[in-house]
Amino acid sequence: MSSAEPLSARLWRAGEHAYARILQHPFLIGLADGSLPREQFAHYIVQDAHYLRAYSRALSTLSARAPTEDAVRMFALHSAEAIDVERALHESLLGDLGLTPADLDRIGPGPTTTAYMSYLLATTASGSFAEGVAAVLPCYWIYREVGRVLVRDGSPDELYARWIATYGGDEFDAVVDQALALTDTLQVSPAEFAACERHFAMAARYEWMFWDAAWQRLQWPF
Ligand SMILES: Cc1ncc(CO)c(N)n1
Repeated sequence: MSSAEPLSARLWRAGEHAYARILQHPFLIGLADGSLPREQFAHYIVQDAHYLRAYSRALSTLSARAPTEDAVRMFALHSAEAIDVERALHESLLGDLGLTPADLDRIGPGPTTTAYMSYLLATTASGSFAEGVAAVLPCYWIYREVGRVLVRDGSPDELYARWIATYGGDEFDAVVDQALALTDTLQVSPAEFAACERHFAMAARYEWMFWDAAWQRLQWPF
């Protein structure tokens, strides 16, 4: 482990396995080739709307706790952008899927969404600032990498292609670069690095579980 290596690169290794598994997941294969059933995609979009609301709050928490003005500003902007994405993307996609905002509230967050949201909110509130950053980083980074792969392959389905364009585009790319650059300014002790690694791996695994929950249309037992 070289200390000259950027923190983000050292963290990426903790999520590499989850990332490889995500690329092989039938949900993403189906998104890319257009074979994904609408019911699964609708499940994903509903759950992701709930997720993004919590994610935005987690980023606001990091903004409030950030050690520099640049970091306060960056997380505040990204928090607002998460709300904008939730509104723009989900309102249009939800409409096309025949769902209303009332359906969204009625369905509510499922088991995996609740676990992932709770984890991000707890870690950004109660961990060190670096730990909080490590927990949210896979959300940025894995989506960009997934977006890039999907944009390269394209999707024959217009709805799926629209979703892919959000995360495979230049705008999201720049947002992720900002988050990675901020990560690489953080100084962490070996003990704090170990905690950051665990958070990165945990969030990366939740990312896989999030796709899988949509694929299975996972529900609460009662
Ligand atoms: C579950 C999940 N993770 C990350 C992103 C990207 O912000 C998203 N929209 N949803």
